[in-house]
Amino acid sequence: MNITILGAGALGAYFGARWQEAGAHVQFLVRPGRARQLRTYGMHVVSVHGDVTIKDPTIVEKTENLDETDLVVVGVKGYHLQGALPTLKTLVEGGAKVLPLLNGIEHLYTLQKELGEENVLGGLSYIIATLDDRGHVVHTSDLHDIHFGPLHPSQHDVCRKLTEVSNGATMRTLESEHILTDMWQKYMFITAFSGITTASDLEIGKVRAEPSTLQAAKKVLQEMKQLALGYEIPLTDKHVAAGLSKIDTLPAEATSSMHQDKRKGLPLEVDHLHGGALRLAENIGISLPSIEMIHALIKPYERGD
Ligand SMILES: NC(=O)C1=CN([C@@H]2O[C@H](COP(=O)(O)OP(=O)(O)OC[C@H]3O[C@@H](n4cnc5c(N)ncnc54)[C@H](OP(=O)(O)O)[C@@H]3O)[C@@H](O)[C@H]2O)C=CC1
Ligand SMILES: CC(C)(CO)C(=O)C(=O)O
Repeated sequence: MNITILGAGALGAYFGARWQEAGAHVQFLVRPGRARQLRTYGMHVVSVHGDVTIKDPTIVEKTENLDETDLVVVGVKGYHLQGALPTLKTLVEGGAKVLPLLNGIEHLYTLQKELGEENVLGGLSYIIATLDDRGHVVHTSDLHDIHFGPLHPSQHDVCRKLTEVSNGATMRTLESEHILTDMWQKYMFITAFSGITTASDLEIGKVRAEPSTLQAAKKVLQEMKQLALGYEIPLTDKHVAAGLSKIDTLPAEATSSMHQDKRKGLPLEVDHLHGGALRLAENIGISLPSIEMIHALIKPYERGD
């Protein structure tokens, strides 16, 4: 299977390296800065599941230099999605399907509108990975999961191929027949988890220790359920309870990637996650007061230092 990784950052480089290790033909489509970094320091993953170095990674800077692509895996941040659309359009015109792994949901509707519903699969990832100062992936938890699935009948074949190549790779994959609901469930969780840890500047253990702060996280989960229902996505109180149980059981020192980005002074995906929820709510005439408050508290840090 020919896979192109668009956005070879922490998440994209991790999974791209794992697929290549398992024998897939992987091309990393990158911008000049990341290309220089990869050529200087190499593509290396340090992981609790075993390190891997890709000896001669295929680094491509121009779409016209890519070999044929079956699947483009999108691993850019939400705030870079617009900039990636022209490249994605070209790849789709060449016959590729697109698997976005971003956190959030608004990108899915954007991609479907811009690229055609038949071309965009559903996907999400659970992983804790970051890049070090040489651009090597540092993967620090047991999680390295991708859930993906068809959102159009024409996508079953590419899903089957992805399952085949992933079965031999060092990662966990789940092909889901209800991927849209799964994406919303993760969206519900990440909006609460990233929102509460970033807005309070606290790791999850300290959030749990203060009942009123924990209650705010619960309200975000409930508002996300209300939003999902407004879009006919069947999230229930069980999903809210599952989100709370995750918040209850994460190690005390655990925090979200958004909170880590804030600590490092990096740009934040707050417009994509919380802002996206507010826009979706406005479209259907509902209000989400807790999410609005969390959004307002994080927004000043959006651009980083
Ligand atoms: N990291 C994690 O543990 C997890 C991340 N996620 C989600 O995955 C997504 C990606 O996160 P993460 O990997 O951490 O982000 P990173 O910032 O590490 O990587 C994003 C990469 O996208 C590249 N990029 C941006 N625009 C383009 C473009 N037009 N063409 C090519 N490359 C481009 C950036 O390159 P450049 O250097 O040129 O800016 C960067 O290397 C986010 O939505 C995040 O929420 C989900 C679960 C966990
Ligand atoms: C919750 C987690 C770590 C799982 O992938 C995540 O997506 C994030 O913090 O951005």
